[in-house]
Order: sequence, then C-alpha cells, then structure tokens
Amino acid sequence: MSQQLEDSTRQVGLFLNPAASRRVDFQAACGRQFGRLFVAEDATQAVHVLAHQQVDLLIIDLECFDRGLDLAAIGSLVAQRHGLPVLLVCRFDAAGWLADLMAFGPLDYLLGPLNDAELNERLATYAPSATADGLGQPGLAALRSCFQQAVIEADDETDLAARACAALCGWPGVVYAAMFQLSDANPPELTLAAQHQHAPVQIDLAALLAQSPLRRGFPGLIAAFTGEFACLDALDKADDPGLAAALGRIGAAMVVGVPILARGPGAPLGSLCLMFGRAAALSRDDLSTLADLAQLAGFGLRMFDTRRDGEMLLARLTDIAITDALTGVSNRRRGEAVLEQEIKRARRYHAPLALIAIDVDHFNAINDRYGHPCGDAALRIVAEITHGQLRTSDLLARTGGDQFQVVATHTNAIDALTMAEKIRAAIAATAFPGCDRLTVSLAVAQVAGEESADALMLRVNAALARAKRAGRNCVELAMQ
Ligand SMILES: Nc1nc2c(ncn2[C@@H]2O[C@H](COP(=O)(O)OP(=O)(O)OP(=O)(O)O)[C@@H](O)[C@H]2O)c(=O)[nH]1
Repeated sequence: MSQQLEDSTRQVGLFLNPAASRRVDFQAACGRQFGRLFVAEDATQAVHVLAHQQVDLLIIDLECFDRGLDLAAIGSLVAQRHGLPVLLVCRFDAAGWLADLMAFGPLDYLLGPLNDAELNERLATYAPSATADGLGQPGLAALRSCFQQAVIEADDETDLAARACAALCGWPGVVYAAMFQLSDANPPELTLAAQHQHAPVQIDLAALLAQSPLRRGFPGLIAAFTGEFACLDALDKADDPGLAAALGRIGAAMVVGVPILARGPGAPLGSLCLMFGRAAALSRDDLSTLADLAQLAGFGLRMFDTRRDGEMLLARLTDIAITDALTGVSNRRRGEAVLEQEIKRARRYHAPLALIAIDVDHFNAINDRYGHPCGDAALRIVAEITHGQLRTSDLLARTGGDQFQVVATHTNAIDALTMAEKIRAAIAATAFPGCDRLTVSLAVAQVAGEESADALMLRVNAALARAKRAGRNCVELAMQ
C-alpha cells in the first residue's frame, strides 16, 4: 500500500488494482487529480485504508482481477464504503462484472479501453470544484445510478427505454425525455421507443414529428442519424411554429439529442432526447454524463440483441436436435421423449393413449430397384401423407430407416385403428413419383394401466411383425 502526498485541500483517492505496473501507470496518468492518492493491491488493503484514512473517491480497476476469485471480496468492499463514491474501471468485454458488483451497492463506472484523457476527464468530475454548479456530482451520480438500475432491471428493450426515459426526467429542469431507436434495416427505420413527461399536458412526439417539416432537423433525430450531439436552444428558431407551439405547451424551451452510439463502426443505435424547461448552457460534466447515459443505454440495447441472438440460436439448435433431417418430422429421440411424457400424463388424468407403428413394405426392394434418392423421396412422401391424417395434438416421429410412429393422445385402441386404417389407405392410394405404388404395414396399441414405454413398444412391434406376416398393407391390433 502506498500513497502520494501533494495538497491537503484537494480530493483524496484510493486506487485498487492487483498489478504493480497498473498502479504505477495510474499514479503517473491521473495522480495530479488528487491531493493525495492511496493505492491498494487487494480488497483487504483497501478496507484497511478506508478504516484509517479520509478518502473521497474509490477507484476500482477490474483489469487483472479474477471475477470468480475476487468478486466476493470486491463486492464486500463496495458494500462497506459508507457513502464513498466508487468508480469502477472495466474493459467493455468484462462488463458482466458490473451487474454483479452493482448488487453490492450503487457505483459509477467507465467502460474501457480508455485513454488517459478520458480517465482524467471523468476523475475531474469528482473534484470538489467541479460539483459546485450544474447538477452537481451527487446529482449526477444519483442519476447514473438510477439509469444503471433501469438497464439492469429492464426485461426487454421496450422496458429499458421506458425506464431510461423515466430516469432522465429526474434530471433537474427536464420536462420530457424520449428514446429513439434506429433499426439495422436498410434503409434504417427510426422509432420512438418510449417517452416520459412531467407536464400535465401530454404530447405524442412521434405524431408531431411525422407532420413536422422540421423532422430531420429535430435534435433527437439528428443525433440518431448522424451520431452527433444536437441542441436546439430556442424553439422559435425552428422552422416549425406548430411543433414549437406543441412543445411550448409542455413547457419545453430547449431540446437536446444525445446519440446512442454503436460499439465500433456502424450507424448509431438511436438517441436520447431531453427537453428542458428553460434554455441553459450544459456544463462539460452534464455533457459527459449525458454521453455516459447514452453509452449505458447502448450497452443495454446490445445486451438484449446478444440475448435475442442467443435465444434464436438455441431455438434453432433445439429444433435441429429433435427433427429428422430427411423428412422434417420429429426424430426418434423426440418421439421417445414425447411417448414417456404422454404416458405419464395419460396415467395422471386417466386418459386413453395410443401408439401407432408404421413400417414401409419391401422398402429394401424399392431402394434396390429405383435407387436410394427415390427411396428418400418416398420416405418424405410417406411422412407427409401420414402427417396429413393426424390431429395437431398427435406426434409423428421417424423411429428408424423406413419406420415411423404416431403418439396419439386422448385416443383409445378403436379410434387408433380407424386412424391407422386411414393412413394405410391414403398411402396405398398415392402414386409415388419415380417408383411403383407403395404400401405400409401398421400396428396399434393402447397403453395399459402401469405399462412402461418399453413394454408398449415391444407389444406394438410384435403386432407389426404379425401385420408383415399377414401379408403386409394391413393394420394389426396389439392385444393386452
Ligand atoms: N432410401 C433410404 N433407405 C433407407 C434409409 N434408411 C434405411 N433405409 C433402407 O430401408 C430398408 C429397410 O428395410 P427393412 O425394413 O429391413 O425391410 P423391408 O425391405 O422394408 O421389408 P419389410 O419391412 O419386411 O416389408 C433397408 O434397405 C435400409 O437400407 C434412408 O434414409 N433412405
């Protein structure tokens, strides 16, 4: 643990990082921001400093820490800091820490990679002189914290936008806040994701802008389309008296648009739009806080994007895992799982359940005579015709080369026999392109009392063998 002594009237900082080189670099790059700067290599040392020194700002640099090993200790440090502001510095791709650590208490953060100027700029916002005017450091920290909460707690993008706008209305002087989202379609579409207003008179900004000749000159839209900060500090300067009058009715005098930038190259993701009750110059701190909030909103939007991509991929993988690639019906694994599940359900609700086994007749000969591709096409048609005879509640699975099974819920043996006969007749009546007519043999079994799926399968397969012996192209009932 070490310290740097300079000036007792300036703020006292504590910098935490396990790597000596990071601590030295921080001292060299940012030491001048502090009257006194302590450094600590682990949470225990930091707790010790906080117990014995008056510290104004705790900076935790997460680089080189291990999330699995160090989370509890750093979290407990965050929890015990007794009102002391905490600034977390962390790489963008390690931002998963943020949500974990925020559970221990409110904190501010900076996502890297950062250069010294960016770091110094943020640290300067904590200096006592910087908090004398504008929203003030406690106000900015509270707003950030509220916004962070909005991002963490949001269920989806719409919810995030609504919560973010509500948080923005906590900024003193803001009478209205909105969030625009730009789709990644070509050309991109801009939508008003959410709006929130204090004023008793309500406006529909989307409708107002749709009719306004100002449209593209409106700060929220400029910011979303160009990625630049935009401000209209006198509504009567806008070439649209109608819009100025409507915004005037909610007490708006100045409109600010802050872009939500994409990470890396690419169009912005949208913008935050704030309307203030009176025109006033925004301080550097205000501007950098607004940019931070927009960055946080972008972070939230990207999180939902990533989550959606993950969910779609998972759904696709699940689909692949349960589908037979040749015919598109369920595969054997899915067929077995559904049979097990339906047997339990039938037992619980005392409902009848039937299993129909289907096997193509002399399929070997079809392959031999007409070729494998023709055989494949025939299997697809058998699956299609069979599927066409079923109710949506029945499940068709391909259980082997030329074998299928139907799990028919709420169906007794008699009804299953009728179903099986319809399937048999439909296939026998179909012309299979490229080969002869084709027939199938079927067997039907109704699940009995405590019968297991394996026992049921044995029974139905035995009946299927009888159908084959009986000359094929027929249906056999499996007796209990
Ligand atoms: N074209 C094609 N053939 C397959 C596929 N999977 C298995 N087979 C063939 O399907 C045939 C199944 O024949 P079996 O069920 O044993 O007998 P069968 O000729 O149908 O005679 P029976 O069932 O007694 O009427 C075998 O020749 C397998 O090689 C597939 O995906 N495509």
